[in-house]
Amino acid sequence: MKKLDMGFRWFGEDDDPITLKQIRQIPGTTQVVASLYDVPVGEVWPEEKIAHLKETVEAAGLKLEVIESVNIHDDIKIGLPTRDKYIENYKQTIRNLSKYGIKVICYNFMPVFDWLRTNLHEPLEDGSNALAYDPTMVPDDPNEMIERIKEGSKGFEMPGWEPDRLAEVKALFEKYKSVDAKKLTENLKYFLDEIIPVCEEADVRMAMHPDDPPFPLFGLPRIYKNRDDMVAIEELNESKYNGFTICTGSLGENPKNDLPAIIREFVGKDRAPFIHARNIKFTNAEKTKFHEAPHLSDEGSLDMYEIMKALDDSGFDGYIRPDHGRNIWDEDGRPGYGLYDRALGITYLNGLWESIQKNK
Ligand SMILES: O=C(O)C(=O)C[C@H](O)[C@H](O)CO
Ligand SMILES: [Fe+2]
Repeated sequence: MKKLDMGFRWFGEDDDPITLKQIRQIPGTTQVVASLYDVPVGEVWPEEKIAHLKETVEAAGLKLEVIESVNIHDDIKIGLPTRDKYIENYKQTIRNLSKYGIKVICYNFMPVFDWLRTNLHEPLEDGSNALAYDPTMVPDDPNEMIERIKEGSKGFEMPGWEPDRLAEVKALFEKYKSVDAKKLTENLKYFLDEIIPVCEEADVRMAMHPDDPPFPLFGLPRIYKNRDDMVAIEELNESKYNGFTICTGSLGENPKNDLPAIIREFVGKDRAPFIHARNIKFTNAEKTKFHEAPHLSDEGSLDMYEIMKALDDSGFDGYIRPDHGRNIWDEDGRPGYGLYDRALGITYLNGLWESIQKNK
């Protein structure tokens, strides 16, 4: 039976209360999806730090082949002349990662903010709590958004909300004033055309993560929101090393996105080496409000069976991880990244996969 190469995102021995031993004990888990959080965005990742991370993960009996993320410096997204030095650094980071067996880099091209929620601890009726989004709760002032995430993060550094990135958010908004979706796409093309030859040589596939949520916020452009955006991005550089992370939660937050069809199209042509499988639940008739849900289809708005079936139908042989989970059983972990609900997610996804494999 073809098994999934199932990952679990981990924030490192200094910053994650979850241990590699716990991850190792989640049945059917083979990969740790990790990053370096002490290298400023834009700098080269030193080999010794990569080596230490790899050794630490492998000593726990797990593999490290996917990095999430090597964040993109805003100067690259904005298209400033300084982008060239950061792109050269990115190339060296790719080469260094390749030496330690990294096969996929998940990244995103969202301006200023990464994923965005209006509540990190939305109480659910089962007594757990989860990340939630309510468009009416998005403050006009982005600084208020940052304060809210900081307050809700319980001292954990939230991925994509690194303090060094957000320290100068006012100045960043100024710089992005001239960047519309067309310019951001041009800057993505410039970046891809520069790094893809290095990716091909190093055999490291780029896997762009969707915008989360998949629509513009604070007047900032977002360019990976749906299937048409994916076609446009694919056309920027035809190499298969210009690939996608298909995140079912992020894309699923737009009810118009047909996830099984997107999976069949892009996994089918080997352009999606990485999958984030998670479920969300819309909480209003207009489907503009949602919270993160258990992975189980019945508990959310997405059909996880159809998603996993589409992966199998498309010959998926890439990497997959459960994505945001709830905080359950009184766990008070990093919002969205608790141990228990993501472990339950892995077991469920592997269960779906096994039944699909054995009933072909
Ligand atoms: O928002 C999500 O679904 C994520 O998985 C966040 C990603 O880690 C991040 O955007 C990748 O760079
Ligand atoms: Fe995701």
